[in-house]
Amino acid sequence: MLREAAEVERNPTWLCVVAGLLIDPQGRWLMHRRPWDKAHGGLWEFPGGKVEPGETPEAALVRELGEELDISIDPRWIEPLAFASEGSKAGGRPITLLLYLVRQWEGTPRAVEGGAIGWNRPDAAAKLEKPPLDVALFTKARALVPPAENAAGRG
Ligand SMILES: Nc1nc2c([nH]c(=O)n2[C@@H]2O[C@H](COP(=O)(O)OP(=O)(O)OP(=O)(O)O)[C@@H](O)[C@H]2O)c(=O)[nH]1
Repeated sequence: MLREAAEVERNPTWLCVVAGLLIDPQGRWLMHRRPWDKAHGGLWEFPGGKVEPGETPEAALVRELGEELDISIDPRWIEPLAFASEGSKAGGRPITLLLYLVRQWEGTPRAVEGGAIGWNRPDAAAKLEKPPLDVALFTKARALVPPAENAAGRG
């Protein structure tokens, strides 16, 4: 049993990715366009990235949003919202994507790793081309965001 656990730790069977949903005071959602030279290049995703070994998902999200958007986040400002999972693909580990609602941040988000960012009302953000995993997740997020923070709640 112990040997099996150690083997899984050395050779994980799935990849944990964390991402954040940032909503501005106008009820617009931030989406990040992946750099063209990366997997899913040019597609619009929730900003985030892979959880590193030894890191908690929350710490990974704070780190990734700092690296990708140049913003600071206190872990108390994030809250789990939804997740999505894809089955195994040939040649790669399946991904489970954990999406957090980011209630607050310090700094002005900007794309610092060669991608781009866009602030859109959810109706417009829904039309952006996304990685397959994000399509259902986006719909789920729209249903789960508390009305006071959603565009509809802000008029
Ligand atoms: N950040 C993010 N990644 C997503 C989303 N949806 C989705 O399928 N992915 C996939 O999850 C993986 C995340 O990798 P990443 O490249 O963003 O992570 P990272 O910053 O740690 O990357 P690196 O170490 O390769 O530079 C990619 O294969 C990406 O295409 C999403 O909404 N946000």
